[in-house]
Amino acid sequence: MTQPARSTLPVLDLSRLDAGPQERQAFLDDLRTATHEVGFFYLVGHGVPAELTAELLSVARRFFALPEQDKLAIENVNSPHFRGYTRVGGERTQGAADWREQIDIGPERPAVPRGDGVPDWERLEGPNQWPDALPDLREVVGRWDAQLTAVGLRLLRAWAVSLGQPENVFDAAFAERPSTLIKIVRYPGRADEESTQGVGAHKDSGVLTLLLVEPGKQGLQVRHGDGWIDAPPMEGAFVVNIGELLEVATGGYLTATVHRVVSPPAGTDRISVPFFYNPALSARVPRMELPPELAAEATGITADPDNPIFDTYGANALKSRLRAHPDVAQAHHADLLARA
Ligand SMILES: O=C(O)CCC(=O)C(=O)O
Ligand SMILES: [Fe+2]
Repeated sequence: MTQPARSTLPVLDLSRLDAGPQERQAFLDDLRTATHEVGFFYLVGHGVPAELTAELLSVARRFFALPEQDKLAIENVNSPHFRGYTRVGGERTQGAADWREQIDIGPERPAVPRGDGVPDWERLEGPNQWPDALPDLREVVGRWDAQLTAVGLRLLRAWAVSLGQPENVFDAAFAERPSTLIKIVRYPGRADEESTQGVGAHKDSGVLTLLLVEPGKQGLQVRHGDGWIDAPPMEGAFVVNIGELLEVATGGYLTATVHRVVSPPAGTDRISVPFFYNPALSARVPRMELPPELAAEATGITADPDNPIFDTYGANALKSRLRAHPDVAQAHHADLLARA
């Protein structure tokens, strides 16, 4: 069914989940509808303290203000696990350079030795690189991770119920060893005559993304129908979207929506912190048996031969990391590139 075009993202209030049976049901219905029709929404009422958000944005600003040598000391080409700092232009989407610098942070775990029978995606496990010059970063990110993991799990349980599934259907894949990726990103400003690709148009490859954007900073655009919806930050809200694996799990009923970031104007910049909440690398995303009335509206998955979607999360994640960071791929995973 064609929906009327909208010009803004829907707003959902997570606190309604705990506001009695009627409010709870209304939230679940709104969640399902928003993720079916748009695939993106603002989330308020999530309970993450505003002070922590401010601390995170402050430590992010301090990180990017470090002398270049301190940032390059933790460059991601040092890490087979795709962790650490990427300089401006060092990451690619659809083959073109993204105009952003960032630090990638994943679960702090030991590296897994390579060997026969060890899946390639285990190469993504390993330690982070933290800047010696800014010890606060690790501490604040640790608290952020704990808070957002809790929000992510609540949302996944809500989706499960809203789709007629047992509430805990995602728990086994997520609760024990999630493969969360936190990116702290800075988009430098650019003059109009240059390319405007902050990050190129893409779908997120995992399950769920909770995005924090610095107040007042435009640039995020979300595909809707034939056009783009501007998604400026809303005070106290996360921008939430789902990734390809949740689309696959629901046979296309929930939508992983294309989005991009347009570079900010010259002389300004923009910081954002996407939190990609993903299951254990070995997790297979379940194919849900949807209730008939929902299944009737599931559009199915359009197979893209250039972008195969694997149903094991780790395979999907490794694919997108190798593409996004060709220099890390060359330095540490040339054997995989030769095989591809
Ligand atoms: O920085 C943003 O606002 C969005 C970034 C994004 O879409 C991504 O890193 O996948
Ligand atoms: Fe994204």
